[in-house]
Amino acid sequence: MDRLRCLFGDPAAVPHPLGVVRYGTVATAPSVRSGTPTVDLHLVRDPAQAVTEVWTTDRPVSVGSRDGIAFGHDGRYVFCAGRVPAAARYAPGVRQAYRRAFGLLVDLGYPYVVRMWNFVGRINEPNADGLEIYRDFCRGRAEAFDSSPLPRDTLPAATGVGAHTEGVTFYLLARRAAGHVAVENHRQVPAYHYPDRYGPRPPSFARASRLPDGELLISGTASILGHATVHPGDVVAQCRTTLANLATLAADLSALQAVKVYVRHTGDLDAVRRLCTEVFVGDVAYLVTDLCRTDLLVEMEGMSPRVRRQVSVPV
Ligand SMILES: C=C(O[C@@H]1C=C(C(=O)O)C=C[C@H]1O)C(=O)O
Repeated sequence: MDRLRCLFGDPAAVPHPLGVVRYGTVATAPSVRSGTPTVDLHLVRDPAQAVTEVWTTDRPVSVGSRDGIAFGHDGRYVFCAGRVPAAARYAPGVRQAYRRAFGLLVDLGYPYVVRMWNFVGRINEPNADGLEIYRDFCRGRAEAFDSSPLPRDTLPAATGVGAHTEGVTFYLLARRAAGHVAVENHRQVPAYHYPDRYGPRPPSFARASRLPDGELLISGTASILGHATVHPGDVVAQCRTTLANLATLAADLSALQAVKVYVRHTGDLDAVRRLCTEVFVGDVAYLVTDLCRTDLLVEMEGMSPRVRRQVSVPV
């Protein structure tokens, strides 16, 4: 079995972890720890809610670090994690860090990026020029893709949310072989076509990546229809729209794995949990953090397993 898997739990129980992300009450720079690329993200207010995410394909992993980027690779997939320190303006640092990561992917021979996560401190606050830090981040990321050394221009699925520490921390998954497909959602304008009222450069991501093995890696998804936020101020309605958006991508929401739900306000956690429990069956991580638009209250992501082809048997 060498499919990409994600689980929430103890990395020591996984024979060959590719990368480990600890969502807790502290942040650390990415590094190789106990033989595994590891990063700590500060996205949890209550230590009881801490979650450790482990990526693996069950194949032996080689690890290393270069230019502040920690990586693990197993012949099919690479996991990389990097960090951009706190700055007055983020575009230059993000552009440079992404370019370094892309250069590393080329050198290691894993040029097909399928999924990226970005955690942006002070995401809704202005930078030194008054530009919202998320928009500043998007500019740097778009510039990195403009001059990307990667072989084709399909954008990865992604997440871009806040964190309780300054600076930007990111991690990604990339493949050695071609064959994944970027998927869009007909209910939503592709993010890379958002109009410029949302910032000088649109967000560079696809709504999902379909892996050649059949799994679907779904981007952070929120209460957006077309390009507009719907139901500002109403977390329950935002949850329902978000679930409907997810349902257009994944055939069966109850089968989603590695579900993460990002909630802006601690006070909304109970209501969000109640709705999510009706839908999701597997483990769900609830993280409290700001989101990429000030009017978004909740966001969800997950991985849809391979759907077995239906075979109809004549009776
Ligand atoms: C919620 C949205 O965007 C968020 C921001 C992303 C990014 O900038 O990488 C990716 C997915 C979401 O976390 C959206 O635009 O629909």
